[in-house]
Amino acid sequence: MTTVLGCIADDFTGATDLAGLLARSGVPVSLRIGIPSEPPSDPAPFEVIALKCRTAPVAQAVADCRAALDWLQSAGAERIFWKYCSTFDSTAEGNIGPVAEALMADLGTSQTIYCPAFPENGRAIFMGNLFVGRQPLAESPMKDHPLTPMRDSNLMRLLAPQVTRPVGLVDRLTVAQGVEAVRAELSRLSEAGVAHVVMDAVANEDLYVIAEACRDMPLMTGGSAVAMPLPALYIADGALGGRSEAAAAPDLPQAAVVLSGSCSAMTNAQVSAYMASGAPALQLDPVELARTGPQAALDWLAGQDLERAPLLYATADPASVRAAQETLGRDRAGEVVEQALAACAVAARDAGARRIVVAGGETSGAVTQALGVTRLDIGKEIAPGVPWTFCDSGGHRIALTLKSGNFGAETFFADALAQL
Ligand SMILES: Nc1ncnc2c1ncn2[C@@H]1O[C@H](COP(=O)(O)OP(=O)(O)OP(=O)(O)O)[C@@H](O)[C@H]1O
Ligand SMILES: O=C(O)[C@@H](O)C(=O)CO
Repeated sequence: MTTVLGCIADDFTGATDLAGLLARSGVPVSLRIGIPSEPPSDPAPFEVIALKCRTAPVAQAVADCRAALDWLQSAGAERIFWKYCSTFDSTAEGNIGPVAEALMADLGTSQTIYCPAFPENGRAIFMGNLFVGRQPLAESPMKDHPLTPMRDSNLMRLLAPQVTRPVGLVDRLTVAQGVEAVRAELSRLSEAGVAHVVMDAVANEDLYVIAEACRDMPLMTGGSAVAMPLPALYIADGALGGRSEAAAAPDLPQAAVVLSGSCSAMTNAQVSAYMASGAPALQLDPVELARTGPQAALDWLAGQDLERAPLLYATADPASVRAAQETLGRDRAGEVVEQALAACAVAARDAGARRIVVAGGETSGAVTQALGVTRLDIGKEIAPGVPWTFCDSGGHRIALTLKSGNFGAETFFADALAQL
């Protein structure tokens, strides 16, 4: 089998989000954690490589994505999808634009699209402005993100300083006219030298139009939702054959742990709801962790009944996050939390936990790496963009769900555990 679409995701929750949405159409999707050390032997039609490069220095993010591209091309992929966050999370320098430009150069293409819209999760783009629910991005809780605070809502303005070539827009009025109008506008922009085109989309119907118009581009970029229609389009084109079922959930013991390093407004609500349901919980304080390390958390965990799915969380409100960052610096605060939650994941697994719920993309990266996971099978979605996944870790089969900070209902943690 050869790979029809090769995908590169800038974080781990984003990768499972994308894999889950592609798998909705019943096509086999393979998710690799990091760039596999071996050349592809039996590549799936949809290969997703999860990287941890959203907040990496630009040069490193570019190098990692180029290496992922090489692997995907050796799996046969002629079309590439660059997946970033539906809230366009990036630092002032990048990495969304620089990676896109590097991939365009390697693929020999002069134009790509940017469409982070995810209507099922309330992300819509109108006249180039990104909305989270009813709020412009810069007025949404994303303005307080610990690593990538988003203080502008306009995607063209956010993208322009990240790239060297002109940025343009295909607006909703054009998208509403359908596939041919979008193609015509893209080619008009191309003739005008516009390399980077933001695409308005407010509903799934818009994404179907955009995906159909752009499905043969060597590079598409966006959130997961604009990729969702691609499998059906490739099947219709004859580029792809059969369908399959989502990976069946293995029969796993009840023992579980919930690890939360996301500080999004939704994760804060999910942590509160889970504690209110009576679950045992321990809050981790980054300043304390930096002073004494994770031993106190590991000791607490060792005393817990894993059948009750205890929660360890550093999730905190924006004022507490700011206070920790002022004391430790942004990166150090993030790092001590990620390391502690990763150590807890390994300890929980070694103590018998076979269902692990993780909240937060960076956190998921740290946890997954510590668990030594290299490949995930995609199971059923718990909430839009959040599937259960199944993998091997430390000689055991385990279930892992990697929840994007902003996704899932307030009852997500209990919902996830109830589903297996
Ligand atoms: N109390 C805290 N103070 C400072 N930083 C924290 C605190 N709790 C967690 N962090 C750090 O904040 C970052 C949260 O990022 P993460 O990607 O895990 O969540 P998210 O951005 O909400 O999720 P996603 O990327 O899926 O949207 C992590 O680096 C985490 O270690
Ligand atoms: O697109 C999203 O919002 C998520 O998949 C994500 O990238 C979270 O880190």
